[in-house]
Amino acid sequence: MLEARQLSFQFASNEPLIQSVSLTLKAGEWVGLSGDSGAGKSTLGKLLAGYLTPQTGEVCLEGTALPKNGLQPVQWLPQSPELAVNPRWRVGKILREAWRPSEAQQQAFGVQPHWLSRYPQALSGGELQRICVLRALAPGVRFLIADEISTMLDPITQVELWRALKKEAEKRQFGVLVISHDTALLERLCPQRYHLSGGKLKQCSEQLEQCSDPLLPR
Ligand SMILES: Nc1ncnc2c1ncn2[C@@H]1O[C@H](COP(=O)(O)OP(=O)(O)OP(=O)(O)O)[C@@H](O)[C@H]1O
Repeated sequence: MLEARQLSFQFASNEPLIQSVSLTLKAGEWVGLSGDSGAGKSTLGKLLAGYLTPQTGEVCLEGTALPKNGLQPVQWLPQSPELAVNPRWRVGKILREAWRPSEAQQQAFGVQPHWLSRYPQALSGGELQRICVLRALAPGVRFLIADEISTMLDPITQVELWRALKKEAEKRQFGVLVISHDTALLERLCPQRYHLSGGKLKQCSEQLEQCSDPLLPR
């Protein structure tokens, strides 16, 4: 279980951005997070993954603080994959940085074998995003913070990515926090959803049943 307890955070001299926010993600659970631009969704995601340290409150995984070194069991996946890769590494080396995805897994995420010998600048944003998502699924990863990860993909590729992620998450029981402006997408993917506004989390009232295939209409 990933637990954020009473988190508060602000950047330097700015206004408080996150105010006493508590959130729990269970193994295998998909939770949605929406909010206006600048509301602090990415900041909350980074706090949950240990990229930022809260001024007050704590983030615990199974009751203990997140590890400072080694593989992060909570992976934050940003919207812009170009910022998350070494531009001097070939894509194959980037993909296998922490583990070796099988050919079947590469296929499921739409990763083409001929991309692997290229440098990241020679892939489209959507292609590189799929590399980054698969790279983040190393054994030992327990939770994913998926921060607008499908925004740059066309609708078909979006569905393929979410399908592949759902399947992998189900198999390995990792939990996912999906951050998006697309409330329809959140409704399809996440039975439980929150809205961040004024530094506080508000639960969206309607509880939806989990949808195993985001292509299926409700
Ligand atoms: N390193 C930083 N230093 C100072 N302010 C920052 C920093 N990073 C983000 N901010 C500010 O914090 C606020 C929240 O940013 P954040 O990226 O968390 O919002 P968001 O809800 O994810 O927005 P969007 O939907 O536009 O991606 C914004 O006003 C942003 O300008």
